[in-house]
Amino acid sequence: MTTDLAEYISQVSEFSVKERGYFAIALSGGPLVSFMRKLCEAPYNKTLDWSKWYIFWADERAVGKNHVDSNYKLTKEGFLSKVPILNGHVYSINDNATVENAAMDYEFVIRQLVKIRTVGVSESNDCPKFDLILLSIGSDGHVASLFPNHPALELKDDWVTYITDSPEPPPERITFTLPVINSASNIAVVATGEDKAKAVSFAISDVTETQDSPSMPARMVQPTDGKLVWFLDKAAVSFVEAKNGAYGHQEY
Ligand SMILES: O=C(O)[C@H](O)[C@@H](O)[C@H](O)[C@H](O)COP(=O)(O)O
Repeated sequence: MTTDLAEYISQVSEFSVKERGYFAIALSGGPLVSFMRKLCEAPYNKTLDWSKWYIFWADERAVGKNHVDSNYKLTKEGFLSKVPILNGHVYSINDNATVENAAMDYEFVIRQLVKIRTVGVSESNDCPKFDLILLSIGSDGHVASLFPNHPALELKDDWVTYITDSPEPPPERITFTLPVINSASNIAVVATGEDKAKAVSFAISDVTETQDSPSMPARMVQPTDGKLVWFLDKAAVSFVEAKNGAYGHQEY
């Protein structure tokens, strides 16, 4: 899967740089960064146009940048320190403000970058159109820091929001909203391991949600104009019925 993912990211990056002159990618936490490790190796480390990469986070935990829970720290150590991405192109979330202010600041920064088109813009709703948003899924079906049944799932106008009651620690987090996620040109959801199998199966199944089934964020990842790809390992796909076999890059 790491090779498939590296190949996919490299193709999206190449296409975006050719089309727009930039590659704006948003990352999230969890095991995701470790799956990107192939990008730090040959041939990708030499062939990718790193000077055109702009890094964002789809979510961040409200902890210092040196804290073990920090998505920035994870990305810095596992990826950014190993590739020649320009420091000025790394847009981390402020760890020195309240979550409310950090979310507001981040949205402001993204607005400026959309104005000058370093980040693209969606034609349908004026939302930022990231070239690629990489997500991983929690065993409860959360993506970024959007958790099942949380009011943050309802937000329509905000681009970046914050929560103070995450069911998983740490409680305070900053996150992209669904309109921003769904406006991306490309979204990849990565899931590995048996503990994700039920969530993956429900996320990609055709069942209609009922009042008994929680609103699952991973099911709400539905790009408006873009493309959605799932990267799953054998364990994560173990609950998926054969009829769902057409989804994304699945490895058996
Ligand atoms: O910062 C976060 O919490 C993430 O962005 C989140 O979406 C994470 O990627 C999933 O929770 C999967 O991570 P686990 O595999 O550790 O549950």
